[in-house]
Amino acid sequence: MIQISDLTFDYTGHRALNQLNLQVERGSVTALVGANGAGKTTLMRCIAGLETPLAGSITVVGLDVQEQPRTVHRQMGYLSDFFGLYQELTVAQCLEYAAASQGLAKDAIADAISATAARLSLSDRLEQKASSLSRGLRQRVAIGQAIIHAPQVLLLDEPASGLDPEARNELAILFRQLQASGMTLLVSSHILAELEAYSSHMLVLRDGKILEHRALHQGLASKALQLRLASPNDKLIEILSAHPAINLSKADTLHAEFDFNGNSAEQARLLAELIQAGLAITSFGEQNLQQAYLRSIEGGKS
Ligand SMILES: Nc1ncnc2c1ncn2[C@@H]1O[C@H](COP(=O)(O)OP(=O)(O)OP(=O)(O)O)[C@@H](O)[C@H]1O
Repeated sequence: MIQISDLTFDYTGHRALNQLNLQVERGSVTALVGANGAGKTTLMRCIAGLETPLAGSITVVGLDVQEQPRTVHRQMGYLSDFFGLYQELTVAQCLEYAAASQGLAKDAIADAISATAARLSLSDRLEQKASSLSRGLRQRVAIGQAIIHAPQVLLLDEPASGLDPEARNELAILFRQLQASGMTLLVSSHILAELEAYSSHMLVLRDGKILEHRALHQGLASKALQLRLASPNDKLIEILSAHPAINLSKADTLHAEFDFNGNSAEQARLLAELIQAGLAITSFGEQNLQQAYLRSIEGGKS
């Protein structure tokens, strides 16, 4: 759905993206993560055709972003990290403006507005001015503007920043619905617990390079697991290291993170074996996104 080859982008005196190669699958939701300045916004702006790379190519739905930006924009929605709404417009006018600028036919605009408003639970706000909306509602209107033309790809830069937990949860539900409708999403955020609620893939950037890009929780042959004990046990590392299906990545006497080669039934058997071996396990399961991210970052340090 998105294909990037040898992408390099320079700001004056600073290389923000360095020879990136990437393929984003159709229908996936990719969590774009990385420290401040890693290059997330720059990557999104390049995919959206808002920046001209020094080198490399980006295709979206098979179209070259540099060569056919307008055609690509018909298939793409983009929410910038610092978006603005026209304060004096009503919600309906904001959506109408976005629909018209995306080239929707005049007779299709009214239907697009009501469908988008319904999708975002904004139907009862259509006559309200943007200036009178709460941050969460403004965010919804901005997302509505980005999806009014039913794009195949949606890029969202920090969509949940500044939102309260309830509004974030509503966004997570919305993103899952958009994915279920066949949309491909690329979402950046620093709040990993929130990305975890809806992401299928994790893409870690560091200093303008891809540190890791992989599927999350999807019946992988090798799973990243973690366990925690009720109290320290000197034998933990020894027991785990001796297991043929375990590749230990991090451990002390209380906690361990490791790759396990096996399916869910084998994972259940592993847990039984470890308890049998005398380990008082209080937590056992797949690593969450935060743990996977930290592990990726630690692994990438040199
Ligand atoms: N307009 C600009 N001119 C010069 N350098 C820039 C400009 N915009 C960004 N940079 C630099 O490029 C690098 C990548 O910035 P970018 O905004 O893409 O990172 P980011 O991962 O989105 O960061 P954050 O999480 O803080 O939003 C940073 O070192 C940043 O300082």
